[in-house]
Amino acid sequence: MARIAVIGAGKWGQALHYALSQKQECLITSRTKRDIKNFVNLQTAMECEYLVIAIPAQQVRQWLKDNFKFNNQKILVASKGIEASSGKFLNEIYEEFIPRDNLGFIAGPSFAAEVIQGLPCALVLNSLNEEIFISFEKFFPDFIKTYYSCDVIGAEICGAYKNVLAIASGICEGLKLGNNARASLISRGLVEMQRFGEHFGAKMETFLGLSGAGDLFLTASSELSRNFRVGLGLAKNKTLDDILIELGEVAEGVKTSYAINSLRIEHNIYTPIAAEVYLILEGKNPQDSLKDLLRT
Ligand SMILES: NC(=O)c1ccc[n+]([C@@H]2O[C@H](COP(=O)([O-])OP(=O)(O)OC[C@H]3O[C@@H](n4cnc5c(N)ncnc54)[C@H](O)[C@@H]3O)[C@@H](O)[C@H]2O)c1
Ligand SMILES: O=P(O)(O)OC[C@H](O)CO
Repeated sequence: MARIAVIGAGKWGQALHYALSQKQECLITSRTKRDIKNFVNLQTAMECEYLVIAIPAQQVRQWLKDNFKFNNQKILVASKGIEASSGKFLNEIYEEFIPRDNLGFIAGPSFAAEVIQGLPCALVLNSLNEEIFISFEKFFPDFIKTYYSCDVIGAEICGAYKNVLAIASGICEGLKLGNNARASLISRGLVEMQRFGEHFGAKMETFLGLSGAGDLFLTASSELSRNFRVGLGLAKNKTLDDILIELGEVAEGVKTSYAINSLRIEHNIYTPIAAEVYLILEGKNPQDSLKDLLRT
């Protein structure tokens, strides 16, 4: 009987399933049946002792309410985002259903398209309980190096915030503002997400490591990123609806922009780049945002 299962068979779920199948049998399940080796129904997957959950952040709460039965499983959360309707971080939502000692969160630069080819990659497994890291690290294949961190909130904020900054970077690229502008945007973005994280108790060193700078540099500088591609589309004045239909996959930065906008207002945090991304998603002309960012 397999001990580990991936829940969610989108791009990331499938890539993690590929990686976690290298050393042992790994099951996978999703809402719709897929033609993947070891695909099982949800009930069978849920019987595994170790679960990796890779469903979009905005669907997590409802999915847990409708499907999850706690049976002392150890869980790694693979999603990156903040719930827009409540401004809650994913660890807060999961902790409403599962004891925090059973939970871990994956962070770090990791395009599914490269993981599924077995290309080398480094990830951080974050948990308040180091035993979670120790339990899961042995499942990962040789091409993935895993690190441990107890900074769950820092990892959560890095993974979510960098998606919003990747949208900004895609806009910068789409407007053909040049390499200098993009480097400035990414480095100011890193400072901004660190300031945001500090407010919520994140450790500063997290922002300079794989989860922060690592994932931000990756996502904000490549068309492999869905969030970056959303930015490219916005710069071309495409409507958000058209961009998301064309994308056909989740771009977490869109909803997370709304969550960060509510949190920055509620907590009075200075987040100029995320604020402009939110305004552009609400219809502001990107050129006007650029002028405002250069002035403030
Ligand atoms: N793709 C990547 O490179 C990558 C890397 C790291 C983290 N992530 C994160 O992983 C999460 C999933 O991303 P993805 O790339 O797999 O997205 P995707 O768009 O490829 O797939 C999303 C999956 O979630 C499932 N899903 C959607 N709504 C659901 C619901 N209500 N209940 C259950 N399942 C539902 C879909 O069926 C699909 O299988 C996101 O938070 C993303 O930020 C993605
Ligand atoms: O394609 P994106 O923009 O969702 O980014 C994927 C991963 O989060 C990169 O680490």
